[in-house]
Amino acid sequence: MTTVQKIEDIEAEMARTQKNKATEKHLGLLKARLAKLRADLLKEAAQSSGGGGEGFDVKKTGVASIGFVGFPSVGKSTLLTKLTGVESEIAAYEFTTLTTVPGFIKYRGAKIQMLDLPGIIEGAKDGKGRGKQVIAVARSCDLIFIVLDVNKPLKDKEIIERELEGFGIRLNRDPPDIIVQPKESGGISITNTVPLTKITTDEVKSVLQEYRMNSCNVSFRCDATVDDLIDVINAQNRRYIPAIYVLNKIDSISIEELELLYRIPNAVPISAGKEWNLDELLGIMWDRLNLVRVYTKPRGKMPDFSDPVVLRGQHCTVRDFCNKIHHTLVAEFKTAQVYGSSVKHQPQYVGLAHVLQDEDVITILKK
Ligand SMILES: Nc1nc2c(ncn2[C@@H]2O[C@H](COP(=O)(O)OP(=O)(O)OP(=O)(O)O)[C@@H](O)[C@H]2O)c(=O)[nH]1
Ligand SMILES: [K+]
Ligand SMILES: [Mg+2]
Repeated sequence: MTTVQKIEDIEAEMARTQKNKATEKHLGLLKARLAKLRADLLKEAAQSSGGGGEGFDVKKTGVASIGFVGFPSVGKSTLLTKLTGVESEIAAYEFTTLTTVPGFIKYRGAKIQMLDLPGIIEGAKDGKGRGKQVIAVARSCDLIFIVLDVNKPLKDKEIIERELEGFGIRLNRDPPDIIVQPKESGGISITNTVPLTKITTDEVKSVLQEYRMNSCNVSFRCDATVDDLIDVINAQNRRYIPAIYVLNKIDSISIEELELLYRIPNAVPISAGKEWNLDELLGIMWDRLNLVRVYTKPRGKMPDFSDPVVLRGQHCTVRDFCNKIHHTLVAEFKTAQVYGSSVKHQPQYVGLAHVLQDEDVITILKK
């Protein structure tokens, strides 16, 4: 049996099994098995996209990469072409784009890569079509644009979400606050800091047994589900990625319909074809990328505002800044003079651990 067939079998069994006290343990076990099979599929996808000319991987450039994911003909290539100027083939027929087409934009001083991807179809997560290679590229991105055609049913949004979920991508979410600590012996002990309303002790145990984790401490700090627990156990192949729903082709709907679209969270209605609302899309893109621009100021001179050093929001200490400039700079570092919103006094002298904010100005003083 192939991995895909095994997945289908388990999904069928889950669909047949009614959820109640007697079956919840077994369902937990099935979910864990499903997660394992999906992990296998992911490995297969990674292997098949390595070499053989089949891979969709492109070299990452710039400070962040955004992948365009969606069904065929929703307008991904049109959007890439309008935003980056790179000509990615556009046509009314499906599967026009057959491989990854990279482009980039310079936005607020930061070079951001955009990847136009082939359209995916439902069932990609279970091995249908070339969707798994496409989603493998999306997994490596810092932000995903889920492109949807507003003339198509809104259900498409859920289908795409499910496909990405099936490949271990978690959209617009943080990792669940659960700590699983394996130990040598002593069985399973479970503690929780909040009441658990969605998972039972039996379910926790059956999932852990499926992963042969017979001795461990599990500490729940959120009202977690079985799926959350499985995510934490599989943390090494889960990717938590922000996503924006790009609702394209609003030139073909009425104002009343457009109003409804504004209620969808994390969504931006646009017309790629007519270049409507692309500014709002880029503004939201910028917020979600969480980038920090730092301007360098040579001693006694004006700062260089044209060419910021761009850091990631989670890694933006003075140390991160130094490492980005040159690998020996930390060793030579004496102090840094900083202007901007990260400091109270203008300027202020700070050390390597200081956290920088967007648009700070910095001068490094060496020993
Ligand atoms: N009305 C309208 N049509 C659009 C818009 N954007 C794209 N289209 C049309 O939609 C069709 C598909 O556009 P593409 O950019 O090729 O779509 P794609 O998502 O890249 O398609 P695949 O590569 O096949 O997956 C083309 O006929 C475009 O002209 C838009 O904003 N409004
Ligand atoms: K197309
Ligand atoms: Mg295309």
